[in-house]
This record gives sequence, C-alpha cells and structure tokens, in this order.
Amino acid sequence: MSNSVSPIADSTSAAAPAAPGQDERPSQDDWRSGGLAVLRAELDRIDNQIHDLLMRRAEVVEHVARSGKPAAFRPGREASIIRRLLQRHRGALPPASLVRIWRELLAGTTSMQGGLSLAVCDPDHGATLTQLAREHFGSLTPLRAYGTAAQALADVSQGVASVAVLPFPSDRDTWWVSLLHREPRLHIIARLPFWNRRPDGAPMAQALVVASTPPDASGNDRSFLGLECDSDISRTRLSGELLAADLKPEIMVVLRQHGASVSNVLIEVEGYLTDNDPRLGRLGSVLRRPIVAGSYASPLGGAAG
Ligand SMILES: O=C(O)C(=O)C[C@]1(C(=O)O)C=C[C@@H](O)C=C1
Repeated sequence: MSNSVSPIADSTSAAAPAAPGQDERPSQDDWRSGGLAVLRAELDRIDNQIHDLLMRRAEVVEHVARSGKPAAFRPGREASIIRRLLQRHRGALPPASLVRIWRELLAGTTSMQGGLSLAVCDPDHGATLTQLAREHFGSLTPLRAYGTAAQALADVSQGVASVAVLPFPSDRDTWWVSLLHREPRLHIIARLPFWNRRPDGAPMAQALVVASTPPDASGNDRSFLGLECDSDISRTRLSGELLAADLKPEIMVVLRQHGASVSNVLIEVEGYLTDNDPRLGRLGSVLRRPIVAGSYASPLGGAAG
C-alpha cells in the first residue's frame, strides 16, 4: 500500500496532537463541557507539559550524576521519592499506577548514569524473581537469569552486573552466609517487592537486592546483622541480648553447619544500621563483632508483606 494514503479523519479527531513547539496553547477553561475533541486536546497539552518536565528532570539527574555520590542506584532515595509522592497523591489515578510510572522513570534515570544491569537468581528462567526484578527495575533493563545465587553474586563482584536479585534469606537459601565473609564486601541494599499490595497474578515471592556499594537510608528502614555464635546458642538468648542492646529483632535465620561448632546467624532489625553502631559491641554471645550485611527501605503496605 502506498505511503501517500491519508488517514481517514474521524469526526472526533479535530484536535490533532500538538506539533513540537506548538504546545503553548492555553488550556481551554471550558474543556469540562467540551466534546471528545476538546478533551483530547487538553490531554495532549498536559502530555506535552509532562514530557517537558521529564526532559528537564533528566537534565538535573545529569548534574546529580556528576556530584560524586557513591553509586548511580540509590534505593533509599528512590523509596523516599515514591513515599512522598504517594502522600500527596489525590484523585482517580490508582496509587499503583503512580508507583509503576515512577519505577520505570527511576530505572531510566539510574541507567542514564552509566548503565543498570541485573543478575537474577532464577532457576526457572522468567519465573517469579525475574518478574519481581522487572517490576522494580523496569521492563527493558538488561537482565541475566542464573541458576544459582553464587553466579548472580559473581556478576556483581566482577562488575558485570550492577545488582543481584536473590531469594529472601532462609536456611535453604543460604547465599547470605557468603556476605558475612567476603572481601571486598557486598551489601544488601533493597527488598522486593517495594509495593507490597499484590494484585491477583503478581509474583508473591520476596527477594533481596545486593550490590557492591552500601545502601542509603530512606527514613524508614530495616537492617540485617550477620553474627557468628556457638552452635548451641538459643534463639531466645540471642533475642534477649539484642533487645538488651536496644536492637529490635524481627526475622532470624540460623544456619548450623553439620558438625561445626559455629553457627552463622542473620537477623533483621529495625532501623538503618552501620558497622560502627555502638550497640553492636554490646552482644555478649557473638564470637566476633557482628557485621551489618545491609539494609533496605521498608516496603509500602507492611515490611513483611
Ligand atoms: O538522587 C540521586 O542520587 C539520583 O541519581 C537521582 C535519582 C532520580 O531520578 O531521582 C536517580 C537514580 C537514583 O537511584 C535515585 C534518584
């Protein structure tokens, strides 16, 4: 078919999309009472304004990238941006849509600062952890799926991937033990999903994100402590020591190596902690000073789901 065929105008298409540079038309105050063409003209005008602002926002991000901050991806800052916008959100647009738009935008502004790439531990390529990673880091961000957590972590260590997306720690998913012994260190920096209100069909798994740079605080965070203890230590005793040190434990994963006298323990506590937090020196039962394996911004809709 020839390219010269003109589109057939329908009776509602009087308002053609505004051409570049021609979007200065003032808003018609009477758009509410206008027909479809008037309403669409108003939408085109608003779209141009949003687009102009997005381009301006990207220019500011270019300057932020040159500010000397430790890494392109700052998940704590991203969490605080989304929380703030949800607080001021009004009207009919579903809050979940607002979050989706900003997740894609932040993936774009992170990748424009030098590339964002994901190494996902997903033995069933394309299954839940890949979907969670896409939900958070954008639908077209480069992603490699691996059969093991060790492979995904190796990509981050070698600088092949910016972040690894790994199953939430358990006594079966034991990749977290390597974070307690590895030099140079890797850090837990985020938890997925950030939007915890799961609609039908959304992946229900929980994951952590690991990177080579430490996390940034978002104002409402949780941290992971990595401990080494005698293998006969009880959870009750450890919890008591943590509470006495003013640390509120939430999740505790204990890994007793078969036949070993030492257990590795991962404990989630409230707040954003760093390695030099004085409370870490107050735990009597540990064999060496605990390390902070990382922290994450508490997800929306409840930290634990
Ligand atoms: O504030 C920063 O550090 C930025 O790089 C800007 C920005 C943003 O677009 O707002 C982009 C990526 C980061 O992960 C967080 C925020």
